[in-house]
Amino acid sequence: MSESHHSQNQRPQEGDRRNAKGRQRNRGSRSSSENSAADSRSEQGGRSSRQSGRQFSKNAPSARSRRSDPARLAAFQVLRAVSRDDAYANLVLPAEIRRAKLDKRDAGFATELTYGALRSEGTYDAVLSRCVDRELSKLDPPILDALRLGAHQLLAMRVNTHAAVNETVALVRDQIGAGPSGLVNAVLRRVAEKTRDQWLDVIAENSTGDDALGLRHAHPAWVVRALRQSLKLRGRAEDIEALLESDNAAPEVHLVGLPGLHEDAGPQHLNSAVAAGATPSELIEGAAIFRGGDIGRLEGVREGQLRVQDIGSQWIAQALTEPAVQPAERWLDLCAGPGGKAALLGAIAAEYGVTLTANEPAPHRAELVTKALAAVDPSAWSVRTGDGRTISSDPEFYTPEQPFDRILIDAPCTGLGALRRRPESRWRRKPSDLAELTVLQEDLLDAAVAVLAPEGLLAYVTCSPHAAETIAQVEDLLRRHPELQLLDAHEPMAAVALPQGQKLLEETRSATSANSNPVITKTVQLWPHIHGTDAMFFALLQKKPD
Ligand SMILES: C[S@@+](CC[C@H](N)C(=O)[O-])C[C@H]1O[C@@H](n2cnc3c(N)ncnc32)[C@H](O)[C@@H]1O
Repeated sequence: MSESHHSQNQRPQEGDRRNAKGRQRNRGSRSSSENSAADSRSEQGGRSSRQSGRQFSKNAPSARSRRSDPARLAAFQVLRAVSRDDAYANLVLPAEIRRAKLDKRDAGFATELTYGALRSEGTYDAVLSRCVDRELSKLDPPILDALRLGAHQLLAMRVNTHAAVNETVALVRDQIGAGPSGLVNAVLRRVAEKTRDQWLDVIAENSTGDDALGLRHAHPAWVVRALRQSLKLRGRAEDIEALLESDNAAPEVHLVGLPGLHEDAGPQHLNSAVAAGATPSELIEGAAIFRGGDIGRLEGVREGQLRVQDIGSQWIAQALTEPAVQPAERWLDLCAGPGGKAALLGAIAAEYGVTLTANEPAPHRAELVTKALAAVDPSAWSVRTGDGRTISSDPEFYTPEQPFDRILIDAPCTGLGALRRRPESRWRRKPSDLAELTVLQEDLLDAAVAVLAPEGLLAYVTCSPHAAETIAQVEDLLRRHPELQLLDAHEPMAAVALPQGQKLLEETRSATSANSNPVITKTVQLWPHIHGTDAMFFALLQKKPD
């Protein structure tokens, strides 16, 4: 899945034209700093336009100012990039915040507005469709995006109704034009007639089961069904609402201090981060949770010794080094971009004096892998830019005399386990994506088995708990390759875990103990609502001796 084409610099022409107009219309806008000052006044007890709506008359949109509030404008730009260019909000938003020079408070407001509006898109569309006199698909996309932003302010943020409506109308006048502002004003006033709970009752009125849960918790029904099935297979069907809720919570920032670097820089920077307010992970060593905002100000982030990485990913990467690493081992990370796990594995490889090959087909992502590994001793790693399915026929990286001893397949997948971090992805993914992805996963598994040494270890990992990408994939693999045996992945995970990590692992393992399927009992499934990590799946296999 490529991310680079979503960058700010490469937006299509339509956006550039509209942005250019937007800039023209923006002349005379209140500056960010003026706006921020107004908002900080309000946070300190005063009433700013963001909350009170006092600057604009209630019923006369035509008489209102055309000025956009910079934080709302940043959120609007991100929603436009997402719906127009298929952009990723988590990549575009920081650039918009920088461009608009938002202060910390405004950045927080823009982030909550953007993530909330995107996450709940399906739910808000169901509400809006009851307030608009035509099908939503007949609205101009920028108008629909503005309505979603207004709906989120009205139904989920503590923004005063007048401010939510009037500021959204001002944004529409500024960015789209005077014409649609009347429609937006009328629709948002209808939205404001009910609370969120009242609207949830209305939209879920004729729905039952997973459809109703999906509307209430802002997930497409097919995703709810898939998550429920995965939970059920793991003896946790009753957890479904807790899981959906945790998908909607703001994600925490997890840090990793790369081990084995010169002067122990990674762990030392992690200690400084803890001194600066980060909380050490209770699950594994070497990880911390940071809730303090801008990680750029932490020591070691710029130099790459301290990084952001989900604790679930770190945990699995550490577990790959169990059982004990032997001298001269060769490791392969077959799907390495953008390099999160490769960096950690490379750092550990350097500590043990073994080597890592990191493979990634997308050239820009392969560059990110190289960058991610830059802090690590270069004699410990190499990067191959190529399709993982062809590695066995690339003599530069593989010969039958020198197979790989440990292989990680962190497979391209639906990402249904990382919905917290990618607010738009649940609405973008389609059940039909599975067909293509599962075939690719199967091919990558076969390619890895071909280059795996006898007694070598193969880790199959996804950031999705979907049964078709996880359990079914491993069952099929074992049928195709009798030379593989399934190991209990809980053991290496427990070996690198702290007591709390071991306890949670044991709880999730024992929930499956009644199941007779070893692929269920021996594989690990992490969950956001239990472990606080992405819902990573981890299967560990070993090739039998020749
Ligand atoms: C889930 S991501 C890997 C994340 C990475 N391990 C990390 O921790 O940063 C899956 C990666 O597989 C790559 N990919 C897609 N098709 C592939 C193929 N045919 N061979 C190898 N990798 C592939 C994608 O480009 C993507 O970078």
